[in-house]
Amino acid sequence: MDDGTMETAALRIGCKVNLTLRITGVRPNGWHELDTVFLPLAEPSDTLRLALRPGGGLALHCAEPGIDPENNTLTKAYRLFAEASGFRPGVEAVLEKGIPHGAGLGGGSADAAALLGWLNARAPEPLPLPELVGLAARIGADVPFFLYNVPCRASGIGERLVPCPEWLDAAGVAGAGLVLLCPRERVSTPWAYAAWDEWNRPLTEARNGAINRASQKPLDGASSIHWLENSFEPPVFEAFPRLRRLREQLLRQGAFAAVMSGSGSSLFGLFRDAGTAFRVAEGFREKDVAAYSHAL
Ligand SMILES: C[C@](O)(CO)[C@H](O)COP(=O)(O)OP(=O)(O)OC[C@H]1O[C@@H](n2ccc(N)nc2=O)[C@H](O)[C@@H]1O
Ligand SMILES: Nc1ncnc2c1ncn2[C@@H]1O[C@H](COP(=O)(O)OP(=O)(O)OP(=O)(O)O)[C@@H](O)[C@H]1O
Repeated sequence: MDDGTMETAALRIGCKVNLTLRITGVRPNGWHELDTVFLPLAEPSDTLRLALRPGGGLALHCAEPGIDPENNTLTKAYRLFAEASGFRPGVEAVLEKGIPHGAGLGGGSADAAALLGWLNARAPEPLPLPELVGLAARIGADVPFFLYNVPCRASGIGERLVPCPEWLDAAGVAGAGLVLLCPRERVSTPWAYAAWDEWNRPLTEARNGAINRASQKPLDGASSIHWLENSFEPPVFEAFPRLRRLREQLLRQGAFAAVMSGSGSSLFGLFRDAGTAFRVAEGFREKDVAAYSHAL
């Protein structure tokens, strides 16, 4: 802009669910290997208002309790990007949270990826995607996914991503409806991984607790070893029994599959179509649970 006004933007930042999540191993440093399918969802969402200003550095305003405006995923994203690219614009930012944290929805990660993308689009010498993905992985395991923000199969600690737009068809859920439940419970990701370690269950569907009809359908034609499941359910459901009950409610209301997302606490149910999902979400009456419906 050459009229002296500085550019402003309002980014609507969606979240993710892990449609399936299997912990396949533990690295010597204690981090866990995953085989998971990420699905982006438009709601719930955060809003990040950004304005370029003279000078340099990120000035972030965020009223959300539990987020330190001086030390969070956005300040880390800005710092790492500036170190890697040398681009240090003055940025005024206001973060309005709509994605609950500790919900398994990748809220903090999505914000970081959105800022990385916005900075990269304005940098004199944008970083190539592989380098941006490397920066993202240093902010958090879920951040790389949000740089793609399309259905992806992920392995490694979540940084080895393969976009899989055909997956919904292959898994027989294209055209289905998804009901997302966000209870007030908050589950810490580090705690959930430590609980899984303690639980140390062998990875079998029969003992994963995610038995549902969809689990009879292999996720992709290539292999039938990957089922709709979440390895975190047994330890997290034991600590948060209401989450198990919510999953059972979804199945009773007609979901052909119901699974927790990420390390929890949110859960989702798959229904035969968006109209059914909308009606179930609208009719969901449970204290302290927000319900959202999506068309797949
Ligand atoms: C559970 C998932 O959300 C599934 O998508 C992710 O694996 C977690 O991603 P995230 O919330 O961004 O997690 P991070 O903030 O990167 O890591 C939090 C902590 O979780 C543990 N962690 C995380 C990812 C991973 N693959 N193995 C781990 O053991 C580590 O102790 C790490 O210090
Ligand atoms: N931009 C942010 N949004 C939300 N939380 C943030 C943010 N930056 C730092 N945090 C801190 O990170 C913690 C975890 O946030 P959040 O649960 O959203 O992480 P996530 O890994 O992105 O999502 P989840 O682990 O629930 O899938 C929060 O409790 C908060 O203290």
